[in-house]
Amino acid sequence: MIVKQQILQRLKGGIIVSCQANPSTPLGRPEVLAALAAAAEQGGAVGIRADGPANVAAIAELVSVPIIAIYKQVHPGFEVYITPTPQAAQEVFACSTPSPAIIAFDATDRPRPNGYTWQEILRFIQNELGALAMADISTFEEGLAAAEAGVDLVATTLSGYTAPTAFKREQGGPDLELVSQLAQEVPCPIICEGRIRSPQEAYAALCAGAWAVVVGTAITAIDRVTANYVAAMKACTR
Ligand SMILES: CC(=O)N[C@H](C=O)[C@@H](O)[C@H](O)[C@H](O)COP(=O)(O)O
Repeated sequence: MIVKQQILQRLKGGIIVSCQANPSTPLGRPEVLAALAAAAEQGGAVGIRADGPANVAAIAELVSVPIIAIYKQVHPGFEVYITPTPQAAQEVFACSTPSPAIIAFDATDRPRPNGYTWQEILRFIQNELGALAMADISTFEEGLAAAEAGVDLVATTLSGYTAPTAFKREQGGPDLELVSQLAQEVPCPIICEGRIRSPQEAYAALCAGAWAVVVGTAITAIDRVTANYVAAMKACTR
């Protein structure tokens, strides 16, 4: 319990940098992602979010801030891909010494492989692994249900990435409304994750009630950030 509070306090008010990249791209190699994570830590990041055993292991070698580990896996016929089974949680937890402090998982109410429920994955993370569990959710109702089930953190990661919330992605920007609603009604820390593109938006997320923010693309995706510049500059006809 003391350890849990210590970890949560380390994250409070800070930026967690999500260091992820598709393995088919130049950044998608463990040593590259580990370098990005170390640079983020030097810049003041209070945590790193990372995907998959190889990347988490490489990052754990170079950083000392808490790692939020996930394991993205595509199971044909299922939409859930963020740590979709207890085995995925086990594998990404066991890949480094020390093990990641926090495991994040999809806590939306959608079917999972082998009939697993998110509640089973939650209990596995907390009781079998002894890690903190972060629920990636897309709606207020999912956040409330996750908090009632006893998750340690609720993150807005999937707002905009499920069919009923897809319109939020088109609106652009982080889902500050969801952050604010959850922060008022839910007793556990709320993490604003997804589509934060500037320091000003990260500040707004904290003001809306976020315990901490997660920023990925805007900091680490050099390829996509560059492409955004290129696209914007094409509009100049001079
Ligand atoms: C929806 C989904 O799969 N999100 C993933 C979760 O780990 C990552 O691809 C995102 O990069 C991360 O959530 C951070 O968000 P942004 O890159 O917008 O700052």
